[in-house]
Amino acid sequence: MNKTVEVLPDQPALVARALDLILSKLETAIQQRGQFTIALSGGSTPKPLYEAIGNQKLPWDKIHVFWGDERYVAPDHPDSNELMARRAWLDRVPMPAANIHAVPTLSANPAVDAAKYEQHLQEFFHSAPGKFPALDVVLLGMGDDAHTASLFPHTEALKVCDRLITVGNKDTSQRITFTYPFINAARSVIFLAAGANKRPALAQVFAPEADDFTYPSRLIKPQGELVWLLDAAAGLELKP
Ligand SMILES: O=C(O)[C@H](O)[C@@H](O)[C@H](O)[C@H](O)COP(=O)(O)O
Repeated sequence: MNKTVEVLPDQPALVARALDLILSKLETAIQQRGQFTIALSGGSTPKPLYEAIGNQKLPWDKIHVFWGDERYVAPDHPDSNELMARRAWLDRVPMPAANIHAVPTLSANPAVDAAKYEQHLQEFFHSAPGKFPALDVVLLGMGDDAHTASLFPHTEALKVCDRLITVGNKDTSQRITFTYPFINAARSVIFLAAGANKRPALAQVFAPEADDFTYPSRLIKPQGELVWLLDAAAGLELKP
């Protein structure tokens, strides 16, 4: 694992750096493999990044978007990560509908929809069951409880290591989430974390010793590249 930590002066600088990184990886992926695959995160931090990507002129037909996690709500629900990304970016550019690989959330059974998403991913990547295909970029946020995607502290989702997709739980609300081994198969994982409220969790995630199930972002150790992009408020005390 190749880990880098960058502390940017503020959130706009963090977004600008994330955009640069993603555009560079997008160009390389398309040159080398003819397409770019990215999994998006939800939350508030990435929204301006999605807006910035939507302002670019890119080969949209060569870009495939997935979600690293999704709330178990309809795609038109205000909590939907898909809705946020569509409004900020995807509905503003001529990306083929087939390139937007939304998480199914309408079968009234999260386990059924998690299995559907897993099958869709395996078919898209032509990967055999049990194999973890590599996305070019998995974009992650981190909650102030050190969760990432919908991998929350001390939940069953943290124990799922033999599947790509599983059901996550935030208190009583259900989610669909990449498993941490699937995240770790990515070529690049980029964390965006901003705000002083993230400092205590970051201190634990970066500590030499701490419990992974208490601080799930510690489980993210990709075979490829791990980049942490922090604003100064979040990264003040971190010694990369
Ligand atoms: O569905 C979600 O809510 C996200 O995927 C979640 O993991 C998010 O990334 C963190 O909670 C950080 O959220 P903020 O960016 O709002 O701090």
